[in-house]
Amino acid sequence: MKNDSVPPTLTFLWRLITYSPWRYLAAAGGWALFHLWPLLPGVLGKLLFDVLEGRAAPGITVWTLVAIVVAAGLARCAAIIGATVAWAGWYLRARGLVQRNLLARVFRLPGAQAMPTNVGESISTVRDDSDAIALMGGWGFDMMSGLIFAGGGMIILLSVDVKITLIVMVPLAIVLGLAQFARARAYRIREQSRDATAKVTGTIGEIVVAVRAIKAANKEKEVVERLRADNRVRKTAMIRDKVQSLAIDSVFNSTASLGAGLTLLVAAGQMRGGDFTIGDFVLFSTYLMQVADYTAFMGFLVRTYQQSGVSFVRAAALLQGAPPMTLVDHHPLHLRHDPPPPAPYPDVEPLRELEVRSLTHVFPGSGGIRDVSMTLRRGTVTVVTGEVGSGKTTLLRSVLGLYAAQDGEVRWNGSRVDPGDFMIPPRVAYTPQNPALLSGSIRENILLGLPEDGLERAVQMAVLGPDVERLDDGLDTEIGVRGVRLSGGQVQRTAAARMFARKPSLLVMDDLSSALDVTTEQELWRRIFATDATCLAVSHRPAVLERADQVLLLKQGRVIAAGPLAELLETSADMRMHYRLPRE
Ligand SMILES: Nc1ncnc2c1ncn2[C@@H]1O[C@H](COP(=O)(O)OP(=O)(O)OP(=O)(O)O)[C@@H](O)[C@H]1O
Repeated sequence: MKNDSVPPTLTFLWRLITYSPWRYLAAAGGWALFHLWPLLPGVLGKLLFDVLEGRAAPGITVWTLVAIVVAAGLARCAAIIGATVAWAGWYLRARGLVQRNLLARVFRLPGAQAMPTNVGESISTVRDDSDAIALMGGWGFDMMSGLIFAGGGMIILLSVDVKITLIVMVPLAIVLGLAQFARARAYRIREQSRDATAKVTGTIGEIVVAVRAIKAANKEKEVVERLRADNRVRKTAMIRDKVQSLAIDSVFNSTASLGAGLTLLVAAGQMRGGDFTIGDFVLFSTYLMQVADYTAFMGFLVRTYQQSGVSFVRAAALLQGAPPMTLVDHHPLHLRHDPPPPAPYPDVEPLRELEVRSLTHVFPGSGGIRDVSMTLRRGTVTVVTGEVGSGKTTLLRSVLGLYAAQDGEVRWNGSRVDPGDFMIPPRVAYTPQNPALLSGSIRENILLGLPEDGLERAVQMAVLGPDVERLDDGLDTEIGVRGVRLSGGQVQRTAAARMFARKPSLLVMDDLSSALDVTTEQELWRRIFATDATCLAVSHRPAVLERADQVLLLKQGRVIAAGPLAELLETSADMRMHYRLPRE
C-alpha cells in the first residue's frame, strides 16, 4: 500500500530529535566543536610564521601559541568523547524507536497482511531503513557545522586576498562538481552491488531451509553451482563498486594538493613582492584543503538526506495505512532494564456459541470463500472438507481474522467481534497447515513466553512425549532454522503442543495430522476429542469426519453441503464422491 501523504523528512527528524533532545544537543555541540576546530591550525600556522618573521602583534610569542594548541587539543578530545557517547545514545534510541514502531504495527495487523512486500524486503526496511533514518539525525548537525566551517574558512581566505581566493576556488569547484556527478553514478553501481549481495543472502537462506529436499534430490552440486554463479555476479559488482569509489576518492584527495599548487602559481608574484607572506600561504593551503574536504562532505550529506527521505517512504509503506508519523511516535524502549512482563491472559468468557454469517473473502485471482455461514456450539467438532483449492484454509483464516472479511461477520456468544483482535489466545489457538517454528528449543517453541505450568500437558496432548524422550536434550533440543532438524510429523505436533499450551476454548486446526502415521494420528485425535474444547478442523481423514458433529463440504469457495457425515452421505452426491476418494 502506498502512503501518498508522507510528511516532509524534516518533520520526522524533528520528532525523532525530541525523543532524546538532551543527548542530541550534547552530540550536536560536541561535533560542532570538532568540525570547527580545523579553523584554528590555519590561523595558528599563520601566527607562527608571523612570529618567526617578526610581524606578529606585540605579546604573541611562540609560547602563547603552544598554550593555545595544548588547550584547544584537550578541549577537542573532551568534545569528541562527549559527542561520541551522546551521539551513540541518541542514534541507538532513534533507530530503536523506529524499529519498535514498525514491529508494533506489523504485529497489530492480521497475520496474512502483515508484510506488504516479500519478507526479505520487509526485514531490510526494519533493519536498514531504520538505520538510514537514525543516521540522518547526524546529518543535521554535521551539515550545520560544515556550513559554518566552510563559510568561516572562506571569509578568512577572502580577508587575506580576494583575488587569489577566487582564482583558486573556481577550478577547485569545477573538479569537485565533476566528482559529485561521478558519485551519483557510483551510487547506482553501489545499488547493483547491494542487490547482488541480497541475492546471495537470499540463496543461502533458501538452501538452509531446503537442505533436506536438496539432499534427498541429490542436487548438492547444482545448488553449489547456483550459489557460485550468484557469487560471481556479486564479485564483479563489488569490484566495480570499489574501483569507482577509489577513483572518486583519489580525485577528492588530490584536490587539496591541486589547490596548494594553484595558490603557489597565482601568488608567486605577490610573494616575491612580500605582499603575500609565508604565513598567508600556510593559511591558504590549510583552509583550501579543509574547505575542499567539506565541500565533498556536503555532497555526501545531501545524498544521505535524500536517501533517508526514501527510507521514510519505504518504512511508511510498511505501516500499511497507519499515519506515517506513527513511525516516530514516542514510546519507552526499556534499554536499561527488562521491559515489564506481558500482561497475563485476561479471564475470558468461555465459548458457548460461535456464529459465522455470510463470511466472504475473495482474492484478486477470484479464489477464496463466498457467503459461508456456520454455527459451532461449545464442545462440538466441526470439520471442513473439500477438494484441493476449494477454500478450506481461506475459511479458517477468515474466521480468525488473518484475512480481513470483505463481507459477513463473526459472533462470539452472540456478540459481534472483530476477529483480528478477538480470535486470539486464550480464546482461540490455531495450528496452520505449514506451522512456523523458530530456531530455538522445542520448549521455547511450545511456550513462546508462557509460564511452564501448561507445558507437560501440552506435550502429552500432542503425543510428542515419546519423541522428546528419544532426543538427547529432550525438550531443550535445538530444532534449527524453522525446525529443519525435526520430521514433518514432529513439526506438526510441536505446533499442536504450542496450541494446547494456550488452553484455548476453541481449537482451529488446518490438516493437523497430514504428516502423521496412522497410530499417532488416531492417538492425537483421541486426545483432542477427549477435551471439552470446541474444534474447527480442516481434514479429509475418515476417522475425523466420522467423529464430527457437523461436516462442511466446500466447493469453489461455497458450502455445498453441511451436517453430520451420515446424513450428508445420504443426501449429497458430492459428499459421497469426496468421502470415497481418500479411501481408494
Ligand atoms: N494469497 C492468495 N492470493 C490469491 N489467491 C489465493 C491466495 N490464497 C489462496 N488463494 C486461492 O484461493 C483458493 C482457495 O485456496 P485455499 O488455500 O483456501 O484452498 P484449500 O481448500 O485450503 O486448498 P488445500 O486443500 O490445497 O489446502 C485457491 O484457488 C487459491 O489459489
